[in-house]
Amino acid sequence: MITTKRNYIFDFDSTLTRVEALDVLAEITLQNNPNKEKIIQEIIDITNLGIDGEISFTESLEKRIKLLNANQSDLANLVSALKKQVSASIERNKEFFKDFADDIYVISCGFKEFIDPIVAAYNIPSDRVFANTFEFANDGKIIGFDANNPLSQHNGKIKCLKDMDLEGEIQVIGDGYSDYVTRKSGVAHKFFAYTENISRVKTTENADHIAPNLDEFLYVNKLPRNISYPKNRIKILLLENVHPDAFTKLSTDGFSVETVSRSLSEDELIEKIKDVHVLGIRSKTNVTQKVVDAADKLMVVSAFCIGTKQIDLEACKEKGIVVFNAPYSNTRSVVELAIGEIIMLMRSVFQRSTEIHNGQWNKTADGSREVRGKKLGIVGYGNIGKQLSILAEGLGMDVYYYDVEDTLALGNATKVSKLEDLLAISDVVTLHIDDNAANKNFIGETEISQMKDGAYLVNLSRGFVVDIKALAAALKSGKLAGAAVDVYPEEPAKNGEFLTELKGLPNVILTPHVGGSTEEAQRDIADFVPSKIMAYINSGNTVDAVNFPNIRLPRQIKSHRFLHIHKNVPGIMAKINKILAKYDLNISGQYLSTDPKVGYVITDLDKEYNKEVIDKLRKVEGTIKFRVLY
Ligand SMILES: NC(=O)C1=CN([C@@H]2O[C@H](COP(=O)(O)OP(=O)(O)OC[C@H]3O[C@@H](n4cnc5c(N)ncnc54)[C@H](O)[C@@H]3O)[C@@H](O)[C@H]2O)C=CC1
Ligand SMILES: O=C(O)CCC(=O)C(=O)O
Repeated sequence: MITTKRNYIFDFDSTLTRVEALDVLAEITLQNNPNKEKIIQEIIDITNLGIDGEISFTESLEKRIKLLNANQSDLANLVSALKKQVSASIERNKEFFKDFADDIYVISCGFKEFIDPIVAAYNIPSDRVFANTFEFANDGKIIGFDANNPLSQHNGKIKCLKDMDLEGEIQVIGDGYSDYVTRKSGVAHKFFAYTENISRVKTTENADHIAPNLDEFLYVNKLPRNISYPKNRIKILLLENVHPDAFTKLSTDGFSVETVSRSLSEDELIEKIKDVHVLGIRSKTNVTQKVVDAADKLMVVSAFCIGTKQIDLEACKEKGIVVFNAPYSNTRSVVELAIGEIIMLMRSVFQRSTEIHNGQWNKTADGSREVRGKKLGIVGYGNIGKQLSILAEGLGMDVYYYDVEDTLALGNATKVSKLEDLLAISDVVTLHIDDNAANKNFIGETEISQMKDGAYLVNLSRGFVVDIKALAAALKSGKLAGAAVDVYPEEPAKNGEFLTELKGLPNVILTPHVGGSTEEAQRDIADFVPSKIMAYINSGNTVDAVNFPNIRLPRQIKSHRFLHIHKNVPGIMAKINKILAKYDLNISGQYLSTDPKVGYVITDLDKEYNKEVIDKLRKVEGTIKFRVLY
């Protein structure tokens, strides 16, 4: 097999470093100048005009050097500032610069005085750096540049590359005009638009390939890299108006994130899910068996809420898809709304308010009562139920609760062992049971008839838990004095028209499933859930997964990590370990967690091993998913 020699030509400013060096120099030289901001903006504008090819490069350089008013003595400060500004993915792939030193050059329209010391740390010696040089006055002032250097002229990189007369393929990696014209002119064979620090439309339009970081460049070229898979290749789809912090957090970590403000229907999701690695939803998107069947790349489904009923957890598990949720982030928000609604209902506040809106003054104490001393019946004494119990007691209510599980009573709350007993004594019944299907029509005609006459019902759990027809009838007949409902058997996918049988009934508070919709809760969810996603994708941790064996892994230090998800069938671990033994791997740790259906085994090993083992592990019968992390 004949392998062509490749030459990798790196631009410096905004590619190897995150910044334009002359902009940084301006910050240094102009720090005490009262017109600093104005001059810096002028320099940035001139730089951009040059990069985009709007003015000649020589002209841009002359103008900037004049405005800079710099001295040789400023260069040491510039170099130490630039050392801290090396692009993140360049820094993490230092080994590439060492291992491929013979193939790497820097060609820059910047200056060797600051480029040489930065790239020396990346194994690139001065004779492989092609750049301009400054001209100094006797007092050290920078007064110009070497006008004979082709790199001080328009299209200088083309000339420079021609003069170098390199053998083999030439790949140019850069962020601006001077880089992509090398490809256009034919002197370079491939141009990679490097967008880690800045993405310019003209540059990306003229690229053979867009590289959001060096990982992508190395991946495309099948070169060794410090990260197993470029994160920009991992697609995350966030539906249902998930808080923007989630987008920021995940895209800052390097993932490609798309957001859609509404939920998607099953058909829409089936179409969209094909390329998606991580799906983020709230309560309105159903991840059905059919969706899972179509989701060949899907690794994670994350519910940016508490409930996970909308997700086929078993189907996900059987396909090796890990599901996370946010079990506590909106708990307090639901509790505060419940408390507020209980008070509003018992004071008929919405009725009084509606009357005034309709131009009617109706000052009355009839049917208006304090909550103090009243009996609150909490059904479902979980996270929300317990927190509500504490706050309600603080308001002076007598708290009773009913739960199928034997849970500890907080404060002075009293456990009631039969639902009908709780219904019979409560002035207000509030529902906080979970979203499992068995809870359908949990409160129907019979249960309502067991409630006290004139009691109130609050439902902030799930719509299907209450038989809406029976509730409407009880409100109309006066059996119940009022209700607060946040959740409905059928909820629309997006904001717009919505009709319910409860519409127009007096003393009924209707809200559009906003129990958990507070800024605090959504922000907290947007922090919590992405952390779980990142912990799984970046290191394999499944702590807090709702459908998967939970495993907390130690940090992966200078090792490769094999993550093997398989059907939990007899003998499979023996097969995996037989292969690991056959390839004589230097294993530093192995972690296993199983449930009746799947097993999840993680093996940490020394970086040097026969890569054939990967294929062998992938082919073990019963393997669901396998990946390597480093
Ligand atoms: N309206 C909204 O925006 C929000 C609604 N929710 C709903 O609130 C529900 C409760 O949330 P958490 O307290 O965090 O859940 P949780 O899982 O901590 O508590 C649920 C409790 O209900 C109990 N339970 C389940 N079925 C029962 C039954 N038939 N009879 C008696 N007890 C039963 C369980 O044993 C558990 O203790 C969620 O599942 C979700 O459906 C949650 C957050 C926001
Ligand atoms: O606000 C949401 O997205 C749904 C809230 C909810 O019902 C939940 O967290 O289970």
